[in-house]
Amino acid sequence: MATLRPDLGIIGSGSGNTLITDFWDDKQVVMAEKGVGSHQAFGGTCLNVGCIPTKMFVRPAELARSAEEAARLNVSQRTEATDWAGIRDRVFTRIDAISAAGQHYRDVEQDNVELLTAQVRLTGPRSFATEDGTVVAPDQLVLAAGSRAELPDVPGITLPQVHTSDSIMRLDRLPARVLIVGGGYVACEFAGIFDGLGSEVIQVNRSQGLMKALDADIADRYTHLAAQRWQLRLGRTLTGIQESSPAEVSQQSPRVAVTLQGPEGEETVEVDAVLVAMGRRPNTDLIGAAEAGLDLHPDGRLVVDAYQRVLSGGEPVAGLYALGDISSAAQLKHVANHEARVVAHNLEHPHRLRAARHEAIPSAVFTHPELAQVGLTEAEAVADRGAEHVTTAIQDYGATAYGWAMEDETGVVKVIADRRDGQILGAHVMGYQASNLIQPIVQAMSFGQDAYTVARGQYWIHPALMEVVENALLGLEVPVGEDAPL
Ligand SMILES: Cc1cc2nc3c(=O)[nH]c(=O)nc-3n(C[C@H](O)[C@H](O)[C@H](O)COP(=O)(O)OP(=O)(O)OC[C@H]3O[C@@H](n4cnc5c(N)ncnc54)[C@H](O)[C@@H]3O)c2cc1C
Ligand SMILES: NC(=O)c1ccc[n+]([C@@H]2O[C@H](COP(=O)([O-])OP(=O)(O)OC[C@H]3O[C@@H](n4cnc5c(N)ncnc54)[C@H](O)[C@@H]3O)[C@@H](O)[C@H]2O)c1
Repeated sequence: MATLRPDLGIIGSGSGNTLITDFWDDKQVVMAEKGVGSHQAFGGTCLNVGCIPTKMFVRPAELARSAEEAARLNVSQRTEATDWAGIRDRVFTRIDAISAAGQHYRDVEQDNVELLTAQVRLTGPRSFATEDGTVVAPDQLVLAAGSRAELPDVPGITLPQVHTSDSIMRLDRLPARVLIVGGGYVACEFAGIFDGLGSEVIQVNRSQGLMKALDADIADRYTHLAAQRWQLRLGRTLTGIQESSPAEVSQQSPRVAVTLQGPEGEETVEVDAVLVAMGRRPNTDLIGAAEAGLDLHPDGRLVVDAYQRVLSGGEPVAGLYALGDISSAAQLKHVANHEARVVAHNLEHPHRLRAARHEAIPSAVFTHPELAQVGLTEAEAVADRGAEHVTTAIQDYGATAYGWAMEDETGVVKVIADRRDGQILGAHVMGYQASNLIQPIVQAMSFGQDAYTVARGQYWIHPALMEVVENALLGLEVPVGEDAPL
C-alpha cells in the first residue's frame, strides 16, 4: 500500500483546480477527481454539466423565441427549426476539449502534480485513500468535492428516460414532451431551454409557485408568465415512473408514464423524457466526512470558519480547508471561485489568513424571462429591520425609454432599502438582461453606497435600459441631504 506525502492534497477538480498556483511549482500536489457526468469528465460541475453548457443552450433557445419580440416591433421573422443535435455537438465539442486539455495539463504536463482519477474517502481529518489502497497524507488538504443532484426514492427513478442535469443535455434528440420536476434554478432554466427549442414542457412542483426563494413579487410574476408559456402542475409530487407498454411506443409517442400525487388525487402524464431537479446535496457522504470526525450542518455541508478552515468538534483542523458546494450555503460558481481565492491565499500564507466575504452575493436564473437577485427579499428585510424602516420601489422596464423601444410589458426592477439611511438591502430583477442590470446594485451594496448617491452620484447613459435601475433607486423613500448630488 503506497502512502503519498505531498505538500498539498485536493479532492475535486472543479474550483479546487484553481488552487494550484505557481507557488506550488517546486512542491508536490496530489489531486483526486472521480469525474462528473456521463463522461466522467475532469474539471467539475460548472464546466462540464453546469453553468457553462446550460447557458450555451439558453442562448439558442432565446434566439428561437426572438420572432415573438420581432412581431411586437412590426418585424416578421420565423424560427424555421432548431437543430438539437447540432447545438449539443457544438456545445460539447468545445467543452469536452477544454476538460480533456485541463486533465492532460495536470496529469501529464505538470511534473509537480499527481492526478488520481478515482473516488476517494477520508481516512482521517487530513488524509484520504483510493479504493485500491493508495493513501495520501498531505501537509495541507482542501476538500472541494462539490455536490450532486438529489434523487427521490420513487419507483422507476433509474429508468434511462429519467435524467438529472448531468445527462439531459446529451440526449440523442430533442424530446417532443419533457416533464421537469422542481421549481428552482435547474428546473426553471431547463424549462426555458426546452420551451424555446420547441419541446412541450410540463413542469411539476410541490409548492404552489416557482422560484419560491426569490422575493414574492418576482416569484409570483415569474410563475404567472411561466404558466402562459408551458404547462405548470403545481402542488404535486412525483410518486413513480413507469416505462410505457411496447404497444403504446411508436416513433413519436411518449416513452414513460409519470405518476403525480396532487390536490385531485393521482394523475399520470406520458412524456419522452423526465428531468429531476429537486436540489443538490453536498458530497460529504462520498468523502466520508462524518466518519472522519468533521462537523456537518443539518443539510450535510461541512462547517467552516471565516477562513474556510474545516471544523471538527467546533475547532478548526490545522491545514484543512473546504470551498464551494461542499461547504457553502450558496451553491454558486462565483462563490466557489471567491472561496478558492481565499483558500489559495491561506494555504500559501498560513500565518496571514484572510476571511471569505459572503455579503451581497448575487445570483441569476437564466430562464425566460431572466431573473436576478441580490441581498434580502422584502419579507426578509421587514423581518430584519421592521416594516416601518423598509422602503421599496418597483420600476417597470416598460416605463423607461428603452423599454418603449422594446415594447416590454413584463420586465421589472424591485429595490429595497432602509428608509433611515438609504442603505440598499436588496434588489430583484425580472426581464431581458436581468443578470447584467443588477450589477450596479451589487457594486453599491459591496461598497456600502446608499441608494440616492448611487442614483444621482453618477451619469446613467440615456436612453440605455440601465435607466430602469436608476429610476427604481429614485423611487425609494430615502434621505436626501442638502449637499447630495443633483
Ligand atoms: C445545471 C447547473 C447549472 C448551474 N448554473 C450555474 C450558473 O449559471 N451560475 C452559477 O453561479 N452556478 C451555477 N451552478 C452551480 C455551480 O455549478 C456550482 O456551484 C459550482 O460548480 C460548484 O463548484 P465546486 O468546485 O464546489 O464543485 P464541483 O465543480 O462540482 O467540483 C467538485 C468535484 O469533486 C469531485 N468529487 C466529488 N467527490 C469526490 C470523491 N469522493 N473523490 C474524488 N473526487 C470527488 C467531483 O467529481 C467534482 O468534479 C449550476 C449548477 C448546475 C448543476
Ligand atoms: N443560474 C444559476 O446560478 C444556477 C443554475 C442552476 C443551479 N444553480 C445552483 O444549483 C442549486 C441546485 O439547483 P436546483 O434547481 O436543483 O435546486 P433548488 O434548491 O433551486 O430547487 C429545488 C426544487 O426542488 C423542490 N424540491 C425539493 N425537495 C423536494 C421534494 N422532496 N419533493 C418535491 N419537490 C422538492 C423545491 O421545492 C425546489 O423547487 C441551486 O440552488 C443553485 O444554487 C445555480
